Amino acid sequence: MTRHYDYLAIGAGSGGIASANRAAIRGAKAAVIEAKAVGGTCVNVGCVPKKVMWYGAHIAEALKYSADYGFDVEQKGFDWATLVKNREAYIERIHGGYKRGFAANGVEYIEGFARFVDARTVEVNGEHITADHITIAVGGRSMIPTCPGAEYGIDSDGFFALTERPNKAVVVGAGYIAVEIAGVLHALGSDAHLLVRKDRPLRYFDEDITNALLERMQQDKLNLHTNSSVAKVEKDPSSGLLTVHTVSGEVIDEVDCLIWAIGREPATDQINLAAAGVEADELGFIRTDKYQNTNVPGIYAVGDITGEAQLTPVAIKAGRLLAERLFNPELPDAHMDYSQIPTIVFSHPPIGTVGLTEVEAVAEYGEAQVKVYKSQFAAMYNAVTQHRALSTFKLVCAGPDERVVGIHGIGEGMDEILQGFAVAMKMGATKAQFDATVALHPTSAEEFVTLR
Ligand SMILES: Cc1cc2nc3c(=O)[nH]c(=O)nc-3n(C[C@H](O)[C@H](O)[C@H](O)COP(=O)(O)OP(=O)(O)OC[C@H]3O[C@@H](n4cnc5c(N)ncnc54)[C@H](O)[C@@H]3O)c2cc1C
Ligand SMILES: NC(=O)c1ccc[n+]([C@@H]2O[C@H](COP(=O)([O-])OP(=O)(O)OC[C@H]3O[C@@H](n4cnc5c(N)ncnc54)[C@H](O)[C@@H]3O)[C@@H](O)[C@H]2O)c1
Repeated sequence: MTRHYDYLAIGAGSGGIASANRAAIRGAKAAVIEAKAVGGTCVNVGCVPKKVMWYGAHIAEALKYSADYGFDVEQKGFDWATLVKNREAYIERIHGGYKRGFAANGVEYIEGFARFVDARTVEVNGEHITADHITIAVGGRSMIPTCPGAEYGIDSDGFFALTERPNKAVVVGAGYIAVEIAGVLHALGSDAHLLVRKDRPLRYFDEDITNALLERMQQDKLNLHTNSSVAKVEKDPSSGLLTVHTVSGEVIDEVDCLIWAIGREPATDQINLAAAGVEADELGFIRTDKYQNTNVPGIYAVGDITGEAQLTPVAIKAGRLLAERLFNPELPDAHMDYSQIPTIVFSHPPIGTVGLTEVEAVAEYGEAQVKVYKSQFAAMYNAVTQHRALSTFKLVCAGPDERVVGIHGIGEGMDEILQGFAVAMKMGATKAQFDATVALHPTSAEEFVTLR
């Protein structure tokens, strides 16, 4: 017997879950297939455990400030294992929530690894399952370099599996994951080293923001190694400790944790795309049109696998809009708008950004049409402490009406500040409209409506 569905998602991560739930809510007979854990990368080895660790780091920082606020606190220790245990219990509760959601919406959850048999059929655990519409939402996995000794390192999944705090950790990479993990390890007391190949991490972010991040890393004594490519890694057979050698001859020894965070690759290689006739690009990403259609009618792709902005809300929105288009007759043109996607890097302090950097705005509009407003200030939270640190907020405006085309910030609370300002930008707000908004005082957010 073959099971048949109106809608089938391969992968129960952010995109697959959101699309299957919405399809079922719109009346489709829907199912989602998952090979590992419900919730995918974000819930199990991404956003969620990362943010819990970041909150842990936040508490460590608050303890650092506590004496200046008059507290006489004796910190007797920090138990990594307790944090991990509570984090994993929380994730378990999220799993339960997803499964209850499936039951409530009528989505069937199928455990197993799916492979295409043809354009309408997948095989799972030896069973053939057919569907009118199939969405590929299989996400990605970490890349590991090919240098000698690379196998002694772990990836971000391995970081979340650590049961105790590393003493000396080397994190290699310059993107979100490297910056976030290095920051957490440093704040939680590891001797953390961040190795980037060029002059700075997050090179595609606005330079004023990365300059501020560099200053803060220096102030907080996080060991940043710039222009450092790893040449080889050696392991001491008796102690198990690693020695990391860079191309320029630098040697970092006594390392008990090496983490590769050099990017993620699509997980399309084992799902037998050829049987369905679905084309992937040379890197394995499945490029779609704006409606998430692949080259095969009835087969779609959403989320990280498409190579678009690899963020959970992007996968969710694309998945939901696809389901609306397919099963809601009132929204036949529903599709994702991939412009002006806001994003946060959970560094210390967090970075928030949406729209164009100053350099991108100048390239798009010409220098004469671009006006930049920025400020640097000590947020009140740490201004009264001995760890006085600066926040940087910046607006990039374009055209005679100074439409806000880029919002960038690094500072306490930036992770919560950006969302509302991203709405204003999406609505086409101008600098004058920002200025016409009454400030909230005393906050950091008020900087964005008082910049001169
Ligand atoms: C360390 C880390 C931190 C992150 N932090 C953030 C953050 O703070 N904010 C943010 O917005 N984004 C963050 N991301 C990115 C975010 O996790 C992804 O963009 C998001 O999970 C993508 O969703 P997806 O549905 O495309 O894929 P995934 O969530 O990766 O889900 C794909 C699922 O498909 C399953 N699968 C694969 N192949 C098969 C198969 N053949 N059969 C059945 N199942 C299969 C996988 O097991 C997986 O569960 C982070 C990522 C990482 C790695
Ligand atoms: N806060 C968030 O929203 C968040 C957090 C984590 C991840 N993510 C998403 O996950 C995606 C993947 O994150 P990521 O940090 O793995 O990838 P990334 O693509 O952001 O960064 C990878 C970095 O590694 C560098 N690199 C590549 N090869 C290298 C090598 N051999 N040696 C040293 N450095 C090398 C690259 O120059 C790049 O800067 C991101 O693009 C992001 O969309 C989002």
